[in-house]
Amino acid sequence: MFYPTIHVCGVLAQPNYKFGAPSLQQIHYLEAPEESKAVSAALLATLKTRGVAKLKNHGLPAELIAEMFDYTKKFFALPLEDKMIAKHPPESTPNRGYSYVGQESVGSISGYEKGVSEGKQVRDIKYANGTKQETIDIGSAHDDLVDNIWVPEEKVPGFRKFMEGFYESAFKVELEILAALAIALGIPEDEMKMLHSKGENEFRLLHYPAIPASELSDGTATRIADHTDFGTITMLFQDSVGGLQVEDQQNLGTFRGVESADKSEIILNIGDSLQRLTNDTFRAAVHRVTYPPTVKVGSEEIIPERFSIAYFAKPNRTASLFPFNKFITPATPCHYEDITAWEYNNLRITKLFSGKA
Ligand SMILES: O=C(O)CCC(=O)C(=O)O
Ligand SMILES: [Fe+2]
Repeated sequence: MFYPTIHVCGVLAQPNYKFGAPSLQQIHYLEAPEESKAVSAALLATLKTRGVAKLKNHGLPAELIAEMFDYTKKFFALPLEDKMIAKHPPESTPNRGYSYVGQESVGSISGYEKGVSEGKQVRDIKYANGTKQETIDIGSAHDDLVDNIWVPEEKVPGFRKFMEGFYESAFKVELEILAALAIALGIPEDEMKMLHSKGENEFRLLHYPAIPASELSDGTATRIADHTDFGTITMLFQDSVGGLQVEDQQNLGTFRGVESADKSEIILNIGDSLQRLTNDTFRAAVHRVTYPPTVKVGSEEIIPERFSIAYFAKPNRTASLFPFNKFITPATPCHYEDITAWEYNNLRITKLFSGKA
C-alpha cells in the first residue's frame, strides 16, 4: 500500500520534525498517535506563522497534476468564441463557467475585511498584448443545486471527464488535510469531515496572459489583487513562472514569495470560513500574484503567461459557520453572527462580482 509522505515546509514550531517519516494517511494510525499529532501540529504551526504551507507527496500523483495543467492550457488555447460557449452567467451565482475580460474583479475586494491597501483600488489586468485574464470555475459533477458549464466534448476531448475525476481525487486529499487540521485544532475529526461531507467545493483554472513588466509598475494593475479566499482551505497548484506572494502572519504587511520547485506541490492556505469557525484564532492569509522575483520592477521585460489551479474547499451549504464552542471563551467572546456557509459564500462572491464591467 502506498503511504505518501507529507512535507511541511518552513516548520518553525517543530524544529526536530524530520521530513519524510509521517504521512497524511498515517495521521489516522492509531498505533502512532504521537506522530500524527506532530505532523498535524507542524502543519498548523506553519500555516499560523507563514500563512501558507507546501505539501509534497500528498497522494495526488504528479502525472495527474501534469495532465491537469495540460488540459488547462488546451482549454485556454481555444478560440474565444469556443470558450464563450461555456460562459459564466453575468450574475455572481452560480459560480460556474468561463469568465472573460472584466467579468470578475478581485480588485473590488482588495482590502475587504483586512484593512490592506486602504484607499487604493487595484484593478485586475484585463488586456495584455491583446489577450485577457481568464478563468473557468468548476464544481462537483454530483452537485444537487448547480450544474457545471462545459464546452462541447469535441472542443477539448476528455476535458470534462478529466475535470470531474480530478474533482473527486482532490476531494479525498482535502478531507485528509482537514482531518489533520482538526487534530491540531482539537476539533473532533468527524465533526470537521461532516461539515464537508457533501463536497460542495469549487475549483478554478486560471490563465494570466503575458504582460510587459512596465504595465504593473504604476501600482494600479496587478495579476491578482490582495485577497483572502472564502472557503475553509485552498489547495493551489502553480507553474514555475512565480509571482505568488502570501502575507507573513508574524509580520503583517510583509509579503513573501511562494515558488513551486515542482508543479505537483500543493500550496495550502486557509480561508475565511475556517477563520470564522475558529473565532479568529486561525486567520486566513492575504495573498496576491504580482511580479515573478526575477523580473525587474518597471522594466520592459515581458512577464510570461502563467497558469494556476485553485481548489477551494467549502463547508456544506446548509452548515453553520458559527464558531466551534471551544473557541468561544470569556477571554475570546464570539466575533461572528451565525450564518450558513452558502449565505456567506454568496455574500462574498457577490462582492467579488460587483467590480464587473
Ligand atoms: O494564481 C494564483 O496563484 C492564485 C489564485 C488565487 O489566489 C485565487 O484564485 O484565489
Ligand atoms: Fe486566492
